[in-house]
Amino acid sequence: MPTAKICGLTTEASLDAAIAHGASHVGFVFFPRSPRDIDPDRAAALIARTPPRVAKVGVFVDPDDALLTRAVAAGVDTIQLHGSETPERVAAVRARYALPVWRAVAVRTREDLGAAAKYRGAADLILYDAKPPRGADLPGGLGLRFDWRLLQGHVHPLPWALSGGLDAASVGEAVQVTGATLLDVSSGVELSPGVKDVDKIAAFLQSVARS
Ligand SMILES: O=C(O)c1ccccc1NCC(=O)[C@H](O)[C@H](O)COP(=O)(O)O
Repeated sequence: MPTAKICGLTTEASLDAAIAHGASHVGFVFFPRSPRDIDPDRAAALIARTPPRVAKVGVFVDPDDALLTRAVAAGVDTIQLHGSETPERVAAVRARYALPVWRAVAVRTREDLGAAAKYRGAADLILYDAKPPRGADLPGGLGLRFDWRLLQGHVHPLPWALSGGLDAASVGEAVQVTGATLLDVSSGVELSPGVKDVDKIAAFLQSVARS
């Protein structure tokens, strides 16, 4: 059965809904420009109420080690790098913190998928996400999807997950088209950027469970 990461959580209510409805992963965004940005101290309080079975993913954009260290001290147990981190930087983060590291790969065309192979031996998982439009303020969490058919026949160099514009209505088709076993969502379970909705979280996780 597919599993899901609910990303960009900032409140107890939304975190509790994700846990209660079966999320395998919860995500905390440490990026000041994001409407979902969370301080490591606040994240620590949310992580403290998250059971061990649920992975706590910290999402970062070209972070320095000071921020990573604070987030790991807060309880982040998986590091998602969503900026322009090179394979060398990804490998260094993985070695330094001895935690699983995910690398986001931005996809618009089939050629974009080629970037994933560069992270073999450096990352633990590739997160395919939609490529943001030129000049976008954020590299992720934009509610945009890419053509899922691009993943058909793609030889995945690493374990992988799918994100970008998913919601309760579309996630079943996304699983059917791509065969994804881990689905990541942010905007699709929100009322507005950064404002999560517990009913949308429940509906998304129910759709994933049915897929
Ligand atoms: O969500 C953000 O604000 C964000 C900011 C900077 C880098 C990454 C960010 N999100 C990363 C995620 O893992 C999102 O869940 C993923 O991009 C999908 O988002 P959405 O299309 O909104 O479901």
